[in-house]
Amino acid sequence: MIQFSNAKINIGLNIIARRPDGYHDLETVFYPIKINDVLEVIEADKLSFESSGLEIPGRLEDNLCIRGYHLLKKDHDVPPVKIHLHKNIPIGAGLGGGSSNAAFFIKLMNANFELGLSADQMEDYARQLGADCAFFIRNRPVFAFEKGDEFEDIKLDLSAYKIVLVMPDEHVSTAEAYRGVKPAPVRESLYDQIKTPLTAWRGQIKNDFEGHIFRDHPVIRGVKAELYEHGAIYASMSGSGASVFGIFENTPNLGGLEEFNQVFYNV
Ligand SMILES: C[C@](O)(CO)[C@H](O)COP(=O)(O)OP(=O)(O)OC[C@H]1O[C@@H](n2ccc(N)nc2=O)[C@H](O)[C@@H]1O
Ligand SMILES: Nc1ncnc2c1ncn2[C@@H]1O[C@H](COP(=O)(O)OP(=O)(O)OP(=O)(O)O)[C@@H](O)[C@H]1O
Repeated sequence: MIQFSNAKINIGLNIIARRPDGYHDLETVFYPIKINDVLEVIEADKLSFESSGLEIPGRLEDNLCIRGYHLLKKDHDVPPVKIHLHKNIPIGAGLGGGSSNAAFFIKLMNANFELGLSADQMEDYARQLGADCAFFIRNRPVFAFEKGDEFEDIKLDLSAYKIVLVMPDEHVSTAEAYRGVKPAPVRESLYDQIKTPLTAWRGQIKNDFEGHIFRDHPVIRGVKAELYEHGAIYASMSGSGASVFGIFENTPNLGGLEEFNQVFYNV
């Protein structure tokens, strides 16, 4: 069985408090976008994983699909599978590519082998693999809170706009991003801010990682500034970076930027 495994952007990201378990309480809005990996899972004699497209760093046993397999295997009688992943989603981009793969892997296994898992049960499995993973079980616009793995569905439809995503040639690790931020309570919740007209977002919806990441990576700051110069109604770094998205009325021509970056139009 084959499945597209799409990316997300974070619209707003408030880091509220450090938790006793070392993680952070936060609030963010997750919005699915149309940059896709392709995931194939086939029953086989032994467990194997191969990938094509972008190179995936790290050890095989740490790959989130393999970790997802072992997690399900603990509770369910699943056969060995051959996993093929075609990787298009930029890595270390704040687009949740690996997290998406994990969630879609769980969904594929559930369908393939009739595990009978409910959406809530799949979310519980996904949550164990990473904070971002659970979102991709729902894969529809949500307000997320606590570790970013508890959700409330929201009505948010950006399909009338053009979302453009730029991936600069920079790398930011998620753990590094969290270490550099000072948590603080919010004055107004993102849950209310996201309901305001898009034209009001620029003045109020923030990504708390931008402060220190823009200081350490001025190229990323420059990309955001360029998106506004090209007419974005709203622009922001996604998650812990390094990608930056802009929401436009009409598809912009980002001529100069394409020389230095990967640009994805109308995602
Ligand atoms: C930045 C975001 O992408 C925003 O959606 C996520 O918060 C990160 O989610 P993720 O990559 O799935 O994160 P995990 O793999 O669970 O954790 C990676 C590291 O990020 C930090 N982390 C993550 C989530 C969270 N709520 N608090 C944290 O402090 C922890 O240091 C953790 O060791
Ligand atoms: N299936 C996978 N695809 C991509 N990366 C994976 C996968 N499994 C494990 N990883 C590891 O996860 C790390 C980051 O992956 P990912 O692309 O999800 O990060 P990200 O874009 O920063 O996303 P996030 O928004 O979750 O922080 C990689 O360095 C890689 O070692």
